[in-house]
Order: sequence, then structure tokens, then C-alpha cells
Amino acid sequence: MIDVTRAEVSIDGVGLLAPTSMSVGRGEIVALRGPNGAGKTTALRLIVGQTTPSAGTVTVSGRAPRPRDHDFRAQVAAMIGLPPFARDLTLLEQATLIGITWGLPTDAARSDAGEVLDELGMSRLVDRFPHELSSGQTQLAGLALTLVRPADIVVLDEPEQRLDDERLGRVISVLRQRADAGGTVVFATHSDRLVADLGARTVLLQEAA
Ligand SMILES: Nc1ncnc2c1ncn2[C@@H]1O[C@H](COP(=O)(O)OP(=O)(O)OP(=O)(O)O)[C@@H](O)[C@H]1O
Repeated sequence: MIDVTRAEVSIDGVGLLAPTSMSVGRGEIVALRGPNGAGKTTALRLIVGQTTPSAGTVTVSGRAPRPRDHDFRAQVAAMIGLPPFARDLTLLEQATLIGITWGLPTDAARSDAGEVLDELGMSRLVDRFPHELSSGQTQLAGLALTLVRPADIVVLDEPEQRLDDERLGRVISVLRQRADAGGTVVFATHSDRLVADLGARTVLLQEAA
């Protein structure tokens, strides 16, 4: 499903990602690990097509990532950094809107939005505006907006950021369900617990020279 073959990234001779290969199948959970600066975020950007390899190849379902292509975007939901929030919409409204933009009728979109927010422990916060959230709650809101839409592949950069143990447990449970339903999950992380509890296969990245 995701094939990365000796992909590397450099800008003006500076290495961001050393030659990296990995293959991720449908329903797999894969964790990218390695020290700060090893290129985990860069590798995720390659998979979602936000950056292109300087050498090597990256394919998703047999084709190079095409982030401007609707079919590709329908396949991949990603959170690499916090997503933009709509300042004047509540969490429930934003999550509902995303479902509608992906083709769900309004009632179904609202119900799915409520469900994802509930699973992430945010049912008390559905009527809050983005500026009314703590940093951990903002992280969960970003995850909710990413996970509320249908997608075969979920790509997350350090989903554990800013979360306490209880909230991290909720994220683990939502990602577990996603994989159990056949979804593919690829994430970069510094959290041993996230990797262990999800039973994720680890791909270890080394810093580029
Ligand atoms: N726009 C850029 N121009 C030059 N170098 C960059 C750029 N963006 C990132 N880098 C460098 O590329 C390398 C890989 O960065 P990346 O963010 O992918 O690492 P990471 O493994 O995700 O790190 P962390 O664990 O700190 O999040 C780092 O050395 C970083 O300094």
C-alpha cells in the first residue's frame, strides 16, 4: 500500500532524510522512530506528498502521492502539525463540516463528529471554540478533525504531543479501532507506550549525514 524505496531528501546539499526504505501493508500499524532530526516528519511528508524525494521513490497504492488529487486525498488523512481551525465554529461544527465536505449527509456527519469527539474524551467540549481549549485539548481537537473523515490511511506526526496518560490511552484506543477496521496507520513518535500498546512495527530512522 505504501512503498518507500531508498527515498532520501536533501535541500541545497543538506540531508533531511537519509536513504530510507519501508513497505506498509493494508491494516498495518507502523511507527517511525529515531532521534530528533532523524527525518521522521520528513518521511511522513513524503508519504502524503508534501515533499518529494531527491532520490529514490515513494508510492501509495502504486502511484506517487498526489496531494492535489481528490482520490489521493480521499485515501489519506494526515496530521503533521496542528490543522487549521475555523475560529468561529465550535468543535462539533468543524468536525461536522469536514464530514459534509467528504460527502456525508449533515445528520450522519454530525453523528460521526460527536462520536469521534466522544471517543477522544471531548464530549464536554463540543461547543467550545478553538481559542477556548487547553494545549492538550487542542491536540485532541486536531486529531478529531483528522480522524473524523473517511480514509484508508492515517498519517500522524507525534500524536502523543501534549497529552496526559488518560488522553493518550483514548488516542491509542481510537487508532486501534481504526486498524482493526482495516485502516493503515503510520505515525512518528517518541512514545514507547504508543508503540507498545498499539503493537506497532517500528521503522528506525538514522540521521542523514
Ligand atoms: N526546511 C528545511 N531546510 C533544511 N533542513 C531542514 C528543513 N526542515 C527540516 N530540516 C532538517 O531535516 C532534518 C529532519 O527533520 P525532521 O523534522 O524530519 O526530523 P524528525 O525526526 O521529525 O525530528 P523530531 O523528532 O525533532 O520531530 C533535521 O536535521 C532538520 O533540521
